[in-house]
Amino acid sequence: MVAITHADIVNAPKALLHDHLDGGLRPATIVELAAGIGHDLPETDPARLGDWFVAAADSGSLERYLETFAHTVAVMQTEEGLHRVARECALDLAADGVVYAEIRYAPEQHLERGLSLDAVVDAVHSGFRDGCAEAAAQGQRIRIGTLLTAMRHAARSQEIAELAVRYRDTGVVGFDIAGAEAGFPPTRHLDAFEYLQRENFHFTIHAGEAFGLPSIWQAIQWCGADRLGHGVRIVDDITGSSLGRLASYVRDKRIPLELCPSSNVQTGAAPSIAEHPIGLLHDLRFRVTVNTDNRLMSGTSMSREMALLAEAFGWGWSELQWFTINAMKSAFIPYDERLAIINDVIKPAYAKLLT
Ligand SMILES: O=c1[nH]cnc2c1ncn2[C@H]1C[C@H](O)[C@@H](CO)O1
Ligand SMILES: [Zn+2]
Repeated sequence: MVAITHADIVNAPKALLHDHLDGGLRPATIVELAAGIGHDLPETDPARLGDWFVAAADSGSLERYLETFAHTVAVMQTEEGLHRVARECALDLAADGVVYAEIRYAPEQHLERGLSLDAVVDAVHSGFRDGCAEAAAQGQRIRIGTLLTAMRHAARSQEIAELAVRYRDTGVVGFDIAGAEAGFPPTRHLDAFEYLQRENFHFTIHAGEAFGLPSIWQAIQWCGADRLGHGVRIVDDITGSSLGRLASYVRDKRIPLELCPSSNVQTGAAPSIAEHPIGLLHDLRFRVTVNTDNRLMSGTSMSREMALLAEAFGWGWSELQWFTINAMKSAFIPYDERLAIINDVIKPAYAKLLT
């Protein structure tokens, strides 16, 4: 088999379900926006700042990894800053061959300079609209939906869930909780999840990243999560090829795992890409998807994650297509729209690559 290259992967359509808006800024944009508002950065040369983020996030701990977001969130406190970051996010993903993306961020973290929650969401949506239109004009079509995240250590999840539902027809496709996992179980936000279920809305929960099975169990069985953000620690319930009850449930119900290989290596959730549980979870036919989490902090892209996995596990186009279709099947947009992207965009492109 001819090894597939990074450039080939860029040209193949990809779907991305787990990517944080405040974890994907261009370093040059951070430098410019920070200068405009007088925010001090650890480095002011864009290349060195990019390296600083990767090194600082490479800490072996989710808590220390999360500290780096202070510098990205700081420059996303105005409509201009949010619009620019969202527009560039759309352009960067489209240039990387991503055809469908769900991008998440926590509106409550963008109120420091007086914006309202609605103004934050409006600015982000307008940035995505402009970025997607520019990409389409260059022949790179991408569809983007947003997920509104509530921070799990805070107490605004009900308010953010209501915000998400209010914007469900204008760009928000789901809800999420994120932040430090240990000590902040999903059930703290049960009211918000029960509200979302009554509204027939969709949500994913960061679970099974820095904390293990109890977090995954709560996310699914108490809170009713449609998908698991990471969920990688489900392997703690697998011995060889024998599945415990929770792992069986996750596989039987086809609950999507939003796996983020490079991020997991940085936070210590996996020892290396080659030893990442995605190999086992793929072999056992869990509903596995591949994601970037934070492109800036991991110095990565969707194509790079796919290329790292292809190299480490000897995977080719058939596995890459499987991950891509898994992601599209698990997306929060309506079924007919998912099917159209699978049948009209993904399958024809991979059919050519597979011949
Ligand atoms: O992988 C993650 N786990 C938990 N929280 C995360 C992760 N990546 C980013 N976050 C946090 C930091 C961001 O400020 C927030 C909203 O995107 O979500
Ligand atoms: Zn995440």
